[in-house]
Amino acid sequence: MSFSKDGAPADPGAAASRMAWAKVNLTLHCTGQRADGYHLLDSLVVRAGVGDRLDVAAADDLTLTVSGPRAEGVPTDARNLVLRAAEVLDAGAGRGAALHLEKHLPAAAGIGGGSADAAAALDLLAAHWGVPLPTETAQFGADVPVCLTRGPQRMQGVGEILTPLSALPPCHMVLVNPGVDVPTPAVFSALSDKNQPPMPEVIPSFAGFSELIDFLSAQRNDLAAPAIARGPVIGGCLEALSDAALARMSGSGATCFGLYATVAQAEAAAHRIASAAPRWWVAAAPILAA
Ligand SMILES: C[C@](O)(CO)[C@H](O)COP(=O)(O)OP(=O)(O)OC[C@H]1O[C@@H](n2ccc(N)nc2=O)[C@H](O)[C@@H]1O
Ligand SMILES: Nc1ncnc2c1ncn2[C@@H]1O[C@H](COP(=O)(O)OP(=O)(O)OP(=O)(O)O)[C@@H](O)[C@H]1O
Repeated sequence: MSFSKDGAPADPGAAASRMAWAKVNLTLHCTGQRADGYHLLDSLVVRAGVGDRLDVAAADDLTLTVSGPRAEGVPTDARNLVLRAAEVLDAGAGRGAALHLEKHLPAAAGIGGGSADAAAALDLLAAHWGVPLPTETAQFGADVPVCLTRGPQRMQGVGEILTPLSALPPCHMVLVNPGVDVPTPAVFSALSDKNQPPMPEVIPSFAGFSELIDFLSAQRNDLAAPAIARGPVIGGCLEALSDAALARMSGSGATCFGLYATVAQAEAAAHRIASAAPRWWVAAAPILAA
């Protein structure tokens, strides 16, 4: 019998859902490189209120179906990070589940679309099957540990060292993806200086939006230059976000974000950009608190 998180027996026939919120690197400092080639990072990571949705229902076999506006090109076989996570969690016990993934995030886009889905699958299936979450989740991908959290985090190591931060002041984001492919491995390998300064030792609490912007403006995304060299249209995304208090690329790209003080400003910017570039993916969303 499977048990829900609170220990009460879950109704095995009940469906359940998890949101796979976008992962956005407000900063991304590359401070070194391990012998295995993975890069050491120092990153302020938040989750944005736009994401995929993963549903599960009881079934004898483990299956995955995919729908939604960003389903095209997303695999439904063992290549999908959801099924990869499910197989590892099942550990050969042969448990079944009917999984349905509703894709809203562009994949391989610097906002953890696949990684957030894998994290959602681990959380959802651990509850559905009544098994513990793995203690070591970086095996699923460098972004999966942070995608298992919700509030702002300082992410270090190769992605496995996480320090929760105090809540950020209200802040609204516009995410823009121009549809160019900048593969994460290629962007990292194109990074010329891999030993750049970290963020300040102490990340302060921010009294308000302008203090947050002042701090973030003094930080960096070290992967922006190699990503823009590979996909110059990313520069166009940043230009389109030039009315934001801060505009920057997330992760290894190509998605860029703009930070706005109010919902109205963010929604107006999103509407303007989507009208000017109808083939780009554009979303306005709040930064999620813990
Ligand atoms: C750029 C970030 O998204 C920032 O959050 C992550 O560091 C990348 O996370 P991810 O896409 O889940 O990365 P993975 O799928 O684990 O690794 C893809 C490839 O990116 C490179 N990689 C990834 C993470 C890292 N800290 N250093 C790296 O050099 C490696 O070549 C790796 O083979
Ligand atoms: N659940 C999924 N959603 C989207 N793409 C997936 C998924 N599972 C596997 N893939 C495949 O893996 C690729 C995305 O893997 P990747 O780890 O780069 O995802 P990501 O976390 O969205 O990327 P990024 O780290 O740049 O945000 C896609 O090109 C797709 O073919």
